[in-house]
Amino acid sequence: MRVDIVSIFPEYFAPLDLSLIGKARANGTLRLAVHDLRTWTHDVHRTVDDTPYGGGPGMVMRPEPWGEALDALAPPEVHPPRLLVPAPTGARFTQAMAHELAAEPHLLFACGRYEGIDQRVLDHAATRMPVTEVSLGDYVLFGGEVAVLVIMEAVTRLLPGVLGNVSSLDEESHAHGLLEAPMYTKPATWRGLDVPEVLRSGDHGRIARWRRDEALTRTADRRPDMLASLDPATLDKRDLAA
Ligand SMILES: CN1CCC[C@H](Cn2ccc3ccc(-c4n[nH]c(N)c4C#N)cc32)C1
Repeated sequence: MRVDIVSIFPEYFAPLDLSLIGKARANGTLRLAVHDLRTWTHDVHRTVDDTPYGGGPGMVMRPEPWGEALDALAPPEVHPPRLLVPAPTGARFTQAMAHELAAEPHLLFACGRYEGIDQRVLDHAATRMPVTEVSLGDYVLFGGEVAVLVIMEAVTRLLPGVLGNVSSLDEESHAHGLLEAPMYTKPATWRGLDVPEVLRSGDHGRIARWRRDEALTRTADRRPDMLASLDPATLDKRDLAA
């Protein structure tokens, strides 16, 4: 997978050199390039923003530098990337979207700052590539960089070979529409608290049942919205009895 990120704060993405994402870059699974939007400015002050038409607080990111950046990173003669634009107005980023993005050959992230990017940048880009505005959730950040870090982690871990233990993808929260069961490791007793006996029983059928029951209970307690949208076909009669 190829990923290009455009930002006025390229140093924000230093963490993408670390850990499993860093390894994915080193072995070629992920080809990531971070670009400074100011590369595509031509004035002495390298200006990327201006006052909003119609008035209002703050500044808006000028279209010209973005237009030149997207032209350079998504030239018309090459198969277009999927353009992702983090914004509070975007579609909620979910694990399902992470899987969708992990299947894309080329992602191009546009990180806005100030009050956002001139709308014409997205409208013009949409004439020649798929454009998705995406939001992490219902709160307001300073800009898109943090969202790109989150999306990059969620997507990269789904790429083949990145996670050593692929089976962990099957059981993790949101994989089957449920939160995962609590996890324990040694020692069996810690500060007077015991690991649930079933997990030390060696009875894999009981363990699987216990974990499923815990996942259902947790999801019902903490995320009833997830339970409401669960595909009934994924529930068996023992789940309904839980
Ligand atoms: C007061 N104004 C309101 C509009 C947005 C301004 C800050 N900003 C500029 C670019 C930009 C990109 C993403 C986000 C953002 N916020 N919350 C999320 N879940 C996001 C995501 N993805 C925020 C952003 C602040």
